[in-house]
Amino acid sequence: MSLLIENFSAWYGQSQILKDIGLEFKENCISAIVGPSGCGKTTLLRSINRTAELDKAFKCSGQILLAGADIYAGKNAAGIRRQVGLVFQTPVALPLSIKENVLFGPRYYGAGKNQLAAILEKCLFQAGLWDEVKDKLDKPAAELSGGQKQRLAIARMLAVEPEVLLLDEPCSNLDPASTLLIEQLLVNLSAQLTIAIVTHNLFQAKRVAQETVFIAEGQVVECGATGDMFNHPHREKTRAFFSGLMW
Ligand SMILES: Nc1ncnc2c1ncn2[C@@H]1O[C@H](COP(=O)(O)OP(=O)(O)OP(=O)(O)O)[C@@H](O)[C@H]1O
Repeated sequence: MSLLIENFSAWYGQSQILKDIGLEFKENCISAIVGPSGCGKTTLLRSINRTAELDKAFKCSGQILLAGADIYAGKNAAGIRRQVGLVFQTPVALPLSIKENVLFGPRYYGAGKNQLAAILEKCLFQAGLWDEVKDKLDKPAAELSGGQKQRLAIARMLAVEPEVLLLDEPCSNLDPASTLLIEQLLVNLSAQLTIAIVTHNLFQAKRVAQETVFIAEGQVVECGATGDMFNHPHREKTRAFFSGLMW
């Protein structure tokens, strides 16, 4: 399901954070979002899954269209959060067993008891974690490593069958081996999902993303195919950012 952002602006109180954003995250594609610290990347992700509005000072204008329907048109923010999963920088494991972390969402949304075992295995398998945890499903998730917890967080998202997966610097606290596992996982998942990943690691953007968007000071400076962006950036600001000369 593709995601189209049109003339989207966002504010926290009087501060405008996002300015007239226009972007498309294509179906079955990984899009990388890069840009200097504080440029609004996280605010953009949180706007797309309607968690930004949990802060009462947040307001926005413009449109974010998921399969053609404006996600802000209806009141159903909870439904949007289910359709658009968000994985955070710091792996978050609920204070529950590995199994109950994955089944938390399906139980909440009323999955039948006879479906739970299949959901558990499928999602842990898709998240590349099944072989590592299948013999300790009832152990506390807190006992997993950081990389395993991040894959568990992805399994938890997958368990509610999202259309879009957003990831906010998901590997910034992980070692290179865990990072590569997550990257491979995202490439596999992109066959069934629309994925956008915020990363400060430009090599990561090159490795996983077909499309890259460069944001600075709340505005899209440039976006396009990742190879073109890195090899032939059109804008001076983009060149400066990629060469490390600016910010
Ligand atoms: N809840 C909030 N209330 C007020 N201002 C906020 C809030 N969240 C973020 N901001 C401000 O919005 C701006 C953009 O922050 P955001 O976290 O979106 O940037 P970012 O590009 O993700 O940064 P980083 O790369 O450092 O994570 C910053 O100036 C930040 O201080």
